[in-house]
Amino acid sequence: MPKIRNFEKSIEIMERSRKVFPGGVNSPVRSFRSVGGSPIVFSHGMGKNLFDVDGNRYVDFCSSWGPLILGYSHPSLISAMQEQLQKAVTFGAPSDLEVRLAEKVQNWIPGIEMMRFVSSGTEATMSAVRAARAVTKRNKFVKFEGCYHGHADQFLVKAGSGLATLGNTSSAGVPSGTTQDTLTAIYNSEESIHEIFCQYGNDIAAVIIEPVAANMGLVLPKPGYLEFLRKVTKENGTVLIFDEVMTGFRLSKGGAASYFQVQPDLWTFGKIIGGGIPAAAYGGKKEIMQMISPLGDAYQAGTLSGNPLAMVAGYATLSEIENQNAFEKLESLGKYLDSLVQKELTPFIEKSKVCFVRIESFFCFFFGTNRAPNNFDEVSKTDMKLFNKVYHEWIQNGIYLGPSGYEVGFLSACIEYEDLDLMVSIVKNVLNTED
Ligand SMILES: Cc1ncc(COP(=O)(O)O)c(C=O)c1O
Ligand SMILES: NCC(=O)CCC(=O)O
Repeated sequence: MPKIRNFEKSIEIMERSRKVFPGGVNSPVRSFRSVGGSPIVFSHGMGKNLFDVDGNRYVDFCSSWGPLILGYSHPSLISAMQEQLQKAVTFGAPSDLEVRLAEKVQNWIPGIEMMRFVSSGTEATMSAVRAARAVTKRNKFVKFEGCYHGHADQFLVKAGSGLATLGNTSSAGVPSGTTQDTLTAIYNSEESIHEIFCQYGNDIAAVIIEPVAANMGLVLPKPGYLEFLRKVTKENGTVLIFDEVMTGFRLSKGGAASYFQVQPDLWTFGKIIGGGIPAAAYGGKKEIMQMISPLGDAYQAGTLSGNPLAMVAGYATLSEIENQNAFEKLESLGKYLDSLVQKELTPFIEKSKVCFVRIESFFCFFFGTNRAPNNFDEVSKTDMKLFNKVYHEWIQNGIYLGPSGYEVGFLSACIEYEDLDLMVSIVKNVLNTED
């Protein structure tokens, strides 16, 4: 495949960017450290397409890391936001817009008896653990190796996403005191949970999990694993938190809880809930949410929480998902992608060169294996060098995904079948040249 793309302007902007931002970026996963090369600087998006400052076009499978389930610049989002822009972008006071969106969330996920809006997934998970600690009067909590719950100090232990990419699963600048109550379990391991609960059961306030792990590539929960966690947490008076920042409003209308029919005590949401404008939320059982200030003593606040622009973008996104029956379209794209992989990549799967994992509109190619990884350790043994090679061929041929083998691909409702043909054909070509 000839390399014909010109990235001159992207490179020039990144040179300036490196002088003002650490690593030239405002979030480490954007830095291309993992795949090598220089980040692409984008100018605009339209539907399924992204355009960079050099005029290159890409079909977008990054979805801004999840929020853009309808693709870029959906007309109903634009008109809802334009109308709101004329009225107010922030009040710092209650508005009907936040009540309307919360009621819609409750309608989709009835277990959310009470909730609160915040501005990022990080705030949502941090606040959910605080609520769990307040209601149980316990300090410790369990997270899973390779799961990412944002960048609050207490979560930066064996985390996924950019921490996995950069080869350090924990962070400098985090005092040991703030992580001494963080216990880490192995994803999909019952034994590891048993061990932790044997030792600390009475002290564990919460177990927080990505019910589908999408920050170490894509790792699915083993059948029965979430049910197992539900049982253990119930027996120990521990709050079960599903971090649905990724899976919320994407895995199904009711997210992962409804998809797997396992009800946590608390949920966290982000990404889709704000339609691409910063918003996130946490919520669940009333008895726990009543611990939050001003009803209870657990303090949690935010100047821009329930931001009107984000509230209308979130509402328009959820409404449009319903209007265009987006889940049906996404499932049909997903099934087509499965069949393509089967048709085009079977010889390579048989030779353990590649493994494809998909659930609804999340997908991931792992290289150097034909077994879907069950945990972080298994993911880190896959061939990330080969991923990087495929990644750059995707870029050269106009396919954009998050720049790391530890991230996932997202289907949006405006992707077309031919885009999937192109993506898989590039994987096949690279594997052929490796053969
Ligand atoms: C599962 C999960 N939880 C929490 C977060 C943190 O969200 P944010 O980046 O909005 O702080 C992310 C996002 O990366 C995530 O994937
Ligand atoms: N999977 C990783 C993310 O979604 C986070 C994006 C970011 O931190 O920029």
